[in-house]
Amino acid sequence: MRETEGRRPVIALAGSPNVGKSTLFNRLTGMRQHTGNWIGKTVAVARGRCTRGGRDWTVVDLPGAYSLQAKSAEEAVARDFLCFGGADGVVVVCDATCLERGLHLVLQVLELQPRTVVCVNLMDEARRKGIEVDVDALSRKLGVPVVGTDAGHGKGLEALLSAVEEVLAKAPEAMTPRYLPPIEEALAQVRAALPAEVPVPERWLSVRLLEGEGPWKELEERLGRDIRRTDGVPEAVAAARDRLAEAGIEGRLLSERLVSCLVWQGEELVRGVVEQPETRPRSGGDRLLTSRALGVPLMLLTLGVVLWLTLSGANILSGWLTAGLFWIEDRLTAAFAALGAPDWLHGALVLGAYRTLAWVVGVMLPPMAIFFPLFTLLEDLGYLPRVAFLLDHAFQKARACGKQSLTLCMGFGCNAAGVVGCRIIDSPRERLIALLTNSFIPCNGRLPTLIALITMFFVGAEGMGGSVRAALLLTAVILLAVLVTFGMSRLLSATVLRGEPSAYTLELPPYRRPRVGQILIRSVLDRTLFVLGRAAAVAAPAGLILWLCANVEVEGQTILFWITHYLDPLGRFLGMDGVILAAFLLALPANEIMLPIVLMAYVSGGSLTEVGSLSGFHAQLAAQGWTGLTAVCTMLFCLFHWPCSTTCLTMAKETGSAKWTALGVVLPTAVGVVLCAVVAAVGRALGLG
Ligand SMILES: Nc1nc2c(ncn2[C@@H]2O[C@H](COP(=O)(O)OP(=O)(O)OP(=O)(O)O)[C@@H](O)[C@H]2O)c(=O)[nH]1
Ligand SMILES: [Mg+2]
Repeated sequence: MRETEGRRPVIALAGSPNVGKSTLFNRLTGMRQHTGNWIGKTVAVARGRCTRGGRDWTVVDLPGAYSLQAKSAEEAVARDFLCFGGADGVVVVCDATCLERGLHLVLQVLELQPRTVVCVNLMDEARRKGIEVDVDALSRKLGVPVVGTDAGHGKGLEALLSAVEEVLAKAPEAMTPRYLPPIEEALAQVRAALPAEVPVPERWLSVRLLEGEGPWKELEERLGRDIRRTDGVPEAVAAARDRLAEAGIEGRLLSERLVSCLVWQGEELVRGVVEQPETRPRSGGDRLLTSRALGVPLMLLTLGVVLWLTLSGANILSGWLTAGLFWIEDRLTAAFAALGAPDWLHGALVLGAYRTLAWVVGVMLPPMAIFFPLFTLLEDLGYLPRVAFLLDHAFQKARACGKQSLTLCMGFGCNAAGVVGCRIIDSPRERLIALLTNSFIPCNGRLPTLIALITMFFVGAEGMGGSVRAALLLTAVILLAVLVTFGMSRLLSATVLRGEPSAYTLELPPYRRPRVGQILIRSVLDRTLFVLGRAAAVAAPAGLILWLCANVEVEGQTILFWITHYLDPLGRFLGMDGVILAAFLLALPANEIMLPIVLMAYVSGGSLTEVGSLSGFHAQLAAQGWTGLTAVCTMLFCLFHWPCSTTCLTMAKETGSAKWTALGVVLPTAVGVVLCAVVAAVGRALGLG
């Protein structure tokens, strides 16, 4: 095997959706691909390096695919990689609780790649359901290694890797398949016409040859695109097809027979391999959870409880953190004074950079660190597709795709992730609608701002009553965001993105026991590290720049004065002020630094009192003329304004169009401007401002 020398072997992970491919991938590579209990999380090819037990392989995580006859965009990505990606070996991951479903793909992959290992994952779940899988019997039937694993808990991985090692050592020539002579002849003919450097697997070619026109067009296009040489290929294909016809082998008929044969084989294969209890009790829980009468109130209740837990937990955590961080600030100030450091240095480093950082960590981080794991728990349990099911009707009414509710849910974590997730929607029109409206959902970076404002301005009483009230308010705010998403989706499909909603199937995966410990540790750590990293990279420099703006004078006034001076009329028109608007602009790289910037701007401009706690901050804001109306408008604008820079870049990458990206920026901004202007005008008329 000269050509793979000096190159790491490439192992592809294929399999039906939601069987644990990404979980396995993360285990093998130590990476953090998105996992969760719903169908269609992985939408693109991800690569990682596996160095377990002295091996050095490139592992590729593929989107889920039921078969190689791709029906959706992600399935096509997986199929293309399996056919042309040049993998040295393939691991086909199956779900032990419904093995026969996965075997269809196994049989197809075996047609392409003899160096295949079958990984029967979710063995723990199968055992819990009383299902026994005899992996050795299956291995004997298939003629390739079959290994049982529990990727969720990292069990069986060593055996899996050894099996992969074993098949990699096999020479592929030893496994060349035999066909009917006419097919072999036709195959040779096409092979001869193809450029030698094109890696077209023999078996795939034979199967395709037996199929209709479509797949061939695809191959030709591919050849034209990748190496720009198609001369002779169409002729060879035509001649080969003629030869087959002469021999009485009709393409379409044979390929249908092939498929039904594969299905039959799948059923046949599990006989004697899988043993399951006679009757599997179906839970009636799903009928309740997805019924409109009970499902919707339950969904709202779940949302409310998650938000309540976030709020009350964050309160406590934030209290401890801010106390500690501002204690450190006092010590820093004392140290600067003791060293005789000039005022400007203390101002820039301590009051500028350090304080902004402390704010992000002390006030913004706790809600994220609580909301995110809770959300991930629900996701791992399998609740997200149930939400999608409940919201489906509303999205259909908005003439959008019901799968948009899944990307909407992703938006709660991060809008950029939600935008990428839109790839699960097949119709380009509906995908664009989902993509353009994703930033209406407050992400993890904006949720803490909303929480802080609600806590400061609308929840007087401390304790249980207060946090329940805050949770209700926050739930209402989020419902507003969802309603606006519906409204805007409808508007888009009535104007620039006109069309009928497409039909699709939404699969409800089984409930799975979430891996609580792991989720908590990983998502808290990942989140904390991510936010800390971002705070250091963005918040501290922003704080520093802000401090400079507030202290460097131009024409007798500080730069900050000029900026806010120019923005002030617009800010006031929108129910806010110049400082708040400037903060929204400066927080473009990361939404979580919006409030800290407001604080910095006010503090550096005037006298400073106690700001280490939310009540201190409230007093500070009130002293700057903030009223309840200001808070409402700021919250509205926080919900609806331009997406953060990461989301904008992601939109540009996903749409490949400056026009659509611009619309994705303008749309939420326009909504925010209109809502704020109206609320501010009404509020002022009512004498609330
Ligand atoms: N109990 C149990 N759960 C598992 C196991 N492997 C994965 N899971 C869970 O199954 C769900 C799906 O796992 P993923 O790794 O996201 O599945 P995937 O195959 O990559 O899914 P797609 O990318 O959507 O095709 C997640 O909630 C995992 O936590 C396992 O061996 N046992
Ligand atoms: Mg995946």
